[in-house]
Amino acid sequence: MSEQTPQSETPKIYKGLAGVPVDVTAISKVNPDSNSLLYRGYPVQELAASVTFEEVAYLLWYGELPNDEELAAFEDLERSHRGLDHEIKRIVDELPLTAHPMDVVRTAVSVIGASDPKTPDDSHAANLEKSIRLFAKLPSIVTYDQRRRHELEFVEPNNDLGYSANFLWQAFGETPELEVVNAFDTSMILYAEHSFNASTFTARVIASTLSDLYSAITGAIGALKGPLHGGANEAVMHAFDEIGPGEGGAQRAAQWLDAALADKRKIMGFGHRVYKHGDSRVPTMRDALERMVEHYDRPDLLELYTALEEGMDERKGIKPNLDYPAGPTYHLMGWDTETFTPLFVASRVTGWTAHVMEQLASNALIRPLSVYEGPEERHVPPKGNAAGE
Ligand SMILES: CC(=O)SCCNC(=O)CCNC(=O)[C@H](O)C(C)(C)COP(=O)(O)OP(=O)(O)OC[C@H]1O[C@@H](n2cnc3c(N)ncnc32)[C@H](O)[C@@H]1OP(=O)(O)O
Ligand SMILES: O=C([O-])CC(=O)C(=O)O
Repeated sequence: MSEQTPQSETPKIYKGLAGVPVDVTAISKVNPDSNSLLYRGYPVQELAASVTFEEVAYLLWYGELPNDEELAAFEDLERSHRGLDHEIKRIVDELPLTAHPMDVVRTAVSVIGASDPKTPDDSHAANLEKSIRLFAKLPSIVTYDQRRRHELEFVEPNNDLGYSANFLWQAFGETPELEVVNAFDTSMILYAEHSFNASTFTARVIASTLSDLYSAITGAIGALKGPLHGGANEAVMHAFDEIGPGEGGAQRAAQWLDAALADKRKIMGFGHRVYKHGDSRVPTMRDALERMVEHYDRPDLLELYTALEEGMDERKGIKPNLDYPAGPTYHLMGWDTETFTPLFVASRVTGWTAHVMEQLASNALIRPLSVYEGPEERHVPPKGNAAGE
């Protein structure tokens, strides 16, 4: 029956590991009852209101917020690693434009891992160095790919700008407006970490075999790509495109939703494995979306957004998750829809790497059991004669 339990017992299967605690963590706490999310003890809303994404990255890795001196040194380090080697650009250029940007990002991270002489060094210090390198390089990778799809030259990083302002600068080649930088930075902070979600768990499984950090992150990117996880921010925008922009969005959204639910479609950007009464991050991200709607003068988008949110609540009682407000916010800023999930990667690499290091600090190989339900033991029938003539 099972691999290691006696025949008489029928172990309960927790499909999808739903509701099963598998380890402890000190990195973040998701509390669906109080609808709160803490990074190293700090409410994420407070962090979004008062610190930068660089400070959040530091917090996730070192356990404390940096003082001024620590922050200045950390920012210098991040800026010193922003450039992209010729080799990475060359390999990305070899990839067809039909490749999804998530496949490009996954490949680029793998190339960085294959070229780093420190890849086999699993000491905490070496893993921290690798984490900072990936954090600093991902904006270059993501923007290099988005721009090559538009036949535009790479924009070199601007080391006078902070992480989020530089990210937007490298994407669009213009100094971004402060309001846009702030909304983008908020999204990076909110996406950074969320306990044992599917991609983080993937990273921890890989780390638990004593593989290397780059392999863990490459695997995590693969897990994030799926539309039930990070790929939902892209999928939200596809739904908005199906409904269509412009006036009368509320009515079109209601009709679209009825048809989609009648077809038993999952509505992307709604529902969550842990939060059942709403995602703690949505109000903060919705505020950022509203600021962008005003900034870009797109009230029609907010009308559609609100109609779909209310429609899902009325029809199914299901609330939006972070991907729902993040998708249209990135759209307003000018990001290509297929780049939305790579933006999630650029942020979540901080949480993933923090988890890889936490896993290694107290490692146990992750290897659950399964219950066998295939054919009973049987035997290969004898062939005509032993020599096989
Ligand atoms: C950053 C993130 O990764 S957040 C998650 C992003 N993913 C999405 O937005 C994809 C859409 N959402 C979903 O598919 C789900 O809500 C998940 C995968 C996120 C969570 O799923 P689970 O905890 O496994 O719940 P499950 O999928 O079993 O849903 C429970 C019920 O609610 C329904 N439901 C849940 N989410 C949705 C949805 N978005 N649209 C329609 N119905 C839904 C299911 O159909 C199911 O109904 P049933 O009991 O009648 O079969
Ligand atoms: O926690 C989850 O299952 C998914 C999620 O919201 C995240 O990874 O941010």
